[in-house]
Amino acid sequence: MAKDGILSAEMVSEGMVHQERFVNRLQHMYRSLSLSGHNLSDVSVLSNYVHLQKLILPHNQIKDLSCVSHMPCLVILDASHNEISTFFHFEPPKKLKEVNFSYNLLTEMKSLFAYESLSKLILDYNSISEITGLEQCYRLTHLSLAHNKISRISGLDGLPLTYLCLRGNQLQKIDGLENVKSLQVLDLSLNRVTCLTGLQSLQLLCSINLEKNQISEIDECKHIHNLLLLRDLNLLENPLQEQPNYRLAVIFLLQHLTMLDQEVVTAEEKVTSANKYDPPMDLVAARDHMTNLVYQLMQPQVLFDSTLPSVDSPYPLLVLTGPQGCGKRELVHRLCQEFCDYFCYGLSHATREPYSGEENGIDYHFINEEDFQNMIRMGKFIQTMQYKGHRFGLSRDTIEGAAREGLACCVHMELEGALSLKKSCFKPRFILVIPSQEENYISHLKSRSLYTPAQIDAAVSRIDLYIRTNEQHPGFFDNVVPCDDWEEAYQSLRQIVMEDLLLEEEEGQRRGKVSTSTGHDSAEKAPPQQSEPASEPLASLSASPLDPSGTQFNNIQAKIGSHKSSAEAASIRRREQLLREALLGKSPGVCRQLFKRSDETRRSSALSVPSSAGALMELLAVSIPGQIQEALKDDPGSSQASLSGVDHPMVAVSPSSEKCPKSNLKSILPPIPNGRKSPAATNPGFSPNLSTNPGVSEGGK
Ligand SMILES: Nc1ncnc2c1ncn2[C@@H]1O[C@H](COP(=O)(O)OP(=O)(O)OP(=O)(O)O)[C@@H](O)[C@H]1O
Repeated sequence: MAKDGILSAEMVSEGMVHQERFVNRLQHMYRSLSLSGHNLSDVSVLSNYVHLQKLILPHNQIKDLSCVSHMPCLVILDASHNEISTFFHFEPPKKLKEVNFSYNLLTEMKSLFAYESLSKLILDYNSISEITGLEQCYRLTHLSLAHNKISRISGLDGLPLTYLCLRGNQLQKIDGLENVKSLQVLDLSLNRVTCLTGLQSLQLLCSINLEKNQISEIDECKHIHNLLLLRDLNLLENPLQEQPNYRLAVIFLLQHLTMLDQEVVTAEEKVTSANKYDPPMDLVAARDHMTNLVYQLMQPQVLFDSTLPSVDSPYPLLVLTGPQGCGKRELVHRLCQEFCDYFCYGLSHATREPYSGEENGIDYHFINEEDFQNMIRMGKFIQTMQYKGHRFGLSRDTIEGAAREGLACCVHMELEGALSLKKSCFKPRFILVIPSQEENYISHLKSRSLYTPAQIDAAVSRIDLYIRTNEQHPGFFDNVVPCDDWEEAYQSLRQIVMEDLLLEEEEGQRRGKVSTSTGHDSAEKAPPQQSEPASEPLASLSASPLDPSGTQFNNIQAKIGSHKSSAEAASIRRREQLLREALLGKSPGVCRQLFKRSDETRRSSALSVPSSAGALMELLAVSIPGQIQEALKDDPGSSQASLSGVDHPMVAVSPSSEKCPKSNLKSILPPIPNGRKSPAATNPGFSPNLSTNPGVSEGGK
């Protein structure tokens, strides 16, 4: 210990360390003096040690370091934990690289322009209130000013700093760092920072410590979202930690993090956060399907018309899908109007406000969020989707309504909705309606004056999603219809539907009959070309309004005769039995009977119970001629034959799979029930001028 705090030559020689190094055969003398905790206050004797390169003097009481002026070779100076109050009060050693003046009495920084080699400066635990004097320190990469009185970051522009510590100061915002582009590690812990603006341009940042600040919004992380090298973030003891799902939300926003709040970010957390905040479409659809299915199952079982007795022939649904505002809604409306004997518009429920001109019950069932949620919980929906903050859903009742009318349901929806529907027991036909000219589509969306620029961007960006889906999942869409010209789009759609319904073929057959009678041999004509060779002609399986006589049904029955599956046979037997009972006045027992299906049927089609009942109820609702009743009474076993032999609308009404023989051929659409039961009412709310184009090319609703 020094007497009176004065450093003596003897002590110097005791603390001196000589190191010899050989570099490139040249001998280097490296001189280091370490006198830590010696109670020194006067170190002026060091003026004689001009060759010192490293001077370590912490934990003393030194006030004056002017002796350093005589050490031109000094590289490292540690004078921490002393009583120095004057900043760099010595002649600058040319090679001085590292200086530690932490735990001193410094109150202000002065210009260090002459310290051109300075690369590391530690000034922690002083009373400095402003960062100044570093402008010329072109080699300064490490700066620490922890626990000072700095309330604003300044004076760092253009410095090559890679490490900056301003822990324990009085910072409220992060500015003045925009031009410290090489920064990699930033410690701003123990300040009063509330927002993260000011960091977004620091592309090399890989670690930020913001522990114990005042950041309260998770969204603040968006300001550092684009820092691709950021791996380590500490937000411990900030108010935002109280927010629900804080950790997952931050991990989602900053997907490159490997450490958050001093804990490793696991792969599971990354996947969970992505699934939570940006779930893949398929997951959205699966969740949606699962939710609706579970809620449906929780309800008392209801008898449905739309689900057919055999899984082979699901209820026919036609789904037009494509990006918002591409004209698909108008296409569906027009299609349902023109083919009103086949299709019924499937009205979705929506929680958004109606646009001007839209009507409840015509464009959507407009309901509020609470009612929508209640409907979900009551198992009303077969499919729901959230789109831009609003909810849309297709209810079972909508489909049932169409099925009861004997019509196929035609709906429009976004891709996620289509995915969800694909998972249901329905096997809809999907037609992609897609703009191929982006500019056209954008100007159409603009012309509707309904969407913000951001919404337009979002809608346009989804074109790619549809195109990708079509490319990556061949067969996902049964048809693709470009909609740049709405009229053309409609004609294409119409053609597809006509082909599906084989209306053209029937027209052709009629023409054929005419030509036969005029001497031409129609039998020599080539059979109609199907787009899908494996397709079973739809119209051959369903009676058409063009063939109201029911003769077609007889043909169908003939086809069925040779190809009945066990489920179909059971279904027919059950129907016969129930019909007989109904005719004998035992109809109240019908519903109960339906649940007493043979094991055989239950095994082969779990979905068939409700639908067969619904179809039967339809059958029973239709008046039955006395001769059939008689036939049934007389010979129950022959009832099927009797039914099939009678030319009556009752038969044609049955939307059952019996019309579809078990076949390995794929129908384009499942059989459409036999046409509208009640006279087609013109939709009062939608009477488009068929020659006008409400779609993309004309841009107006
Ligand atoms: N049940 C549903 N499931 C999924 N998507 C749906 C459903 N019903 C409607 N949509 C789709 O949600 C999107 C938003 O519907 P909205 O009615 O707000 O659109 P829009 O601006 O009127 O455009 P569009 O003319 O395409 O309907 C549309 O693409 C629409 O087809």
